[in-house]
Amino acid sequence: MGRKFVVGGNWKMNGDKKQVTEIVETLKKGPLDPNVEVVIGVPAIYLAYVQSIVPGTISVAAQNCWKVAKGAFTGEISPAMIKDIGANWVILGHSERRTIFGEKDELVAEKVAHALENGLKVIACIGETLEEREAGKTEEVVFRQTKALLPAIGNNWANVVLAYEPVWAIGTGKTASPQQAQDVHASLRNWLSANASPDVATSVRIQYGGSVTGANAKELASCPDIDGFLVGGASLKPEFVDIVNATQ
Ligand SMILES: O=C[C@H](O)COP(=O)(O)O
Repeated sequence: MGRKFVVGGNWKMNGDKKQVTEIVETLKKGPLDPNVEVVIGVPAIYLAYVQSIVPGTISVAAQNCWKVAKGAFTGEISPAMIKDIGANWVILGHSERRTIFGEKDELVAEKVAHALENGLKVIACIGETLEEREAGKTEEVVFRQTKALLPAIGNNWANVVLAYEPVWAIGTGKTASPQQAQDVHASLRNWLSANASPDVATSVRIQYGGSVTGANAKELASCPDIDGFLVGGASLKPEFVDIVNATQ
């Protein structure tokens, strides 16, 4: 079976109640390609509200969570809480979490393991910095980040989407060229075939993220190993509809 295209909108720390309502209204009008899975990554404080107003065809994701169910972890939310308000997804290991909040591969893996154990689906983010790319270390970095996830994911790959997001392309307007993105996605699939299993390599969906817009989405979507997008800035705008529909 082919890989279902999956588009995530990562709102990051943006929006207020009025704006998130408007975004949902825009998505409801769409029309959104029914063959595409759509997941919106909502700030924690609006998760329950957005979950209560989205149609069943759109899934809601938290942008982060902690690695245990409950306890003295001021400011954190758990997968159990995310599930409790009806959301089913979490974005983990985003480069902003890794760089600004110092999350290392091991912590990301612990979070992924706990989220999966508690029935959440995970968008797991990986990607190299500009310095790493220029030093020829792109593959080394994304393989290292993915390797850390292997024991955390175990045989739960059906509930994981990988998001390849080169850090130099995030919020910068510098999109990876379709060839650059395709090359990394294809290498990742080869690596997964050898290090996870050929079945995982064939079936796992790999999103591209980094300055995706309504204007560049179609060309990126035409690459054989790009199975969707994780969209930041443009997910707050009506053009997100065009991005969702990029394979039409
Ligand atoms: O999670 C989304 C990525 O960080 C991409 O953000 P961007 O589309 O604003 O470049």
